[in-house]
Amino acid sequence: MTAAQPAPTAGYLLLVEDNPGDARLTQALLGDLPAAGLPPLRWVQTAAAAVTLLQQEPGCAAVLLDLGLPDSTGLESLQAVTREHHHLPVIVLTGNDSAPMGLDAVGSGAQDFLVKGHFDAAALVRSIVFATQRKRGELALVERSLRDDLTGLPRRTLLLDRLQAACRQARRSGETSVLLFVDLDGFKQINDAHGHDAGDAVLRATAQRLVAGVRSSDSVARLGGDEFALLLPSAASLDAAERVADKLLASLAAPIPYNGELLQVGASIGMTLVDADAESPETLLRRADAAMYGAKRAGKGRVQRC
Ligand SMILES: Nc1nc2c(ncn2[C@@H]2O[C@H](COP(=O)(O)OP(=O)(O)OP(=O)(O)O)[C@@H](O)[C@H]2O)c(=O)[nH]1
Repeated sequence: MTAAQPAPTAGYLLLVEDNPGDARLTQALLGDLPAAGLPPLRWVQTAAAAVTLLQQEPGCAAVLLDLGLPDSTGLESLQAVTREHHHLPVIVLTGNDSAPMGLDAVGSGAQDFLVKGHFDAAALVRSIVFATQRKRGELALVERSLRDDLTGLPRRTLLLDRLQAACRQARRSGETSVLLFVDLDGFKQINDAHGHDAGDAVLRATAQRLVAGVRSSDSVARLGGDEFALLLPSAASLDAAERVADKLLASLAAPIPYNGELLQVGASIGMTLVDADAESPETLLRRADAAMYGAKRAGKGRVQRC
């Protein structure tokens, strides 16, 4: 291993292995290559102990997982460990030299598959390094697919996830959030009069203004076209959120410089409360959307509650 390779160095490696002899062997192999600079190894013997350790100590860099554990076997062990920790690279270690099983494990989320007794220290370190890189690549792809190319904002799917979390929080602790649905007024006219690139510039400026107008803990998403949504977690009331929405309307109405011209749009905003009675995220979005249409019908450039 050379220093140029992107080995994980922080946190710890987790070995989940019920057989003490196999565990000692893996520890010895990693101990043979201190120059690889890998983080220290932690060892547990059951899937349940692995899940507990991962919850209590979040710094895990990669998991070395034996599939035949006392409390779970086969792919169940893999699912038990990755269910709440899909960001972790996992290398399956097994005594069963079966290609279909290896393919199943990799198809179910493991990054590599090593047969016990058939690898040396260098191969193990190499597997950890490559599994880590593969996982980083996977996560980067997922992250990119959840973001809108034009504005860089999260897309609808990510917003729905965050709305779901806000609903759970409201049910658990009674803490409310507010969902805002923003639709630009007069946007089609920008495309028609100045071209699609000008429209794109307006959408990018809108995204920047929305992000600048709320706290970093709030979420801003592009739902599509000229529609955006904001989730203000822990917003105490619709009154408080309306003050935020009014400021957003003012900032969105300010002219946008583009190729020596000034472009201007407005916006209509619908709001709805996310409280303990909130139904599904989709229903909340529909309600905020309906409130936004109410604002359009009432003359545009305003905020309406649902
Ligand atoms: N430039 C650009 N235009 C887009 C994009 N996505 C959707 N559009 C256009 O956005 C426009 C949205 O239409 P409308 O919502 O009716 O536009 P509007 O003039 O704001 O209408 P009101 O909401 O009634 O004020 C359509 O002309 C779409 O073609 C995009 O990514 N870039």
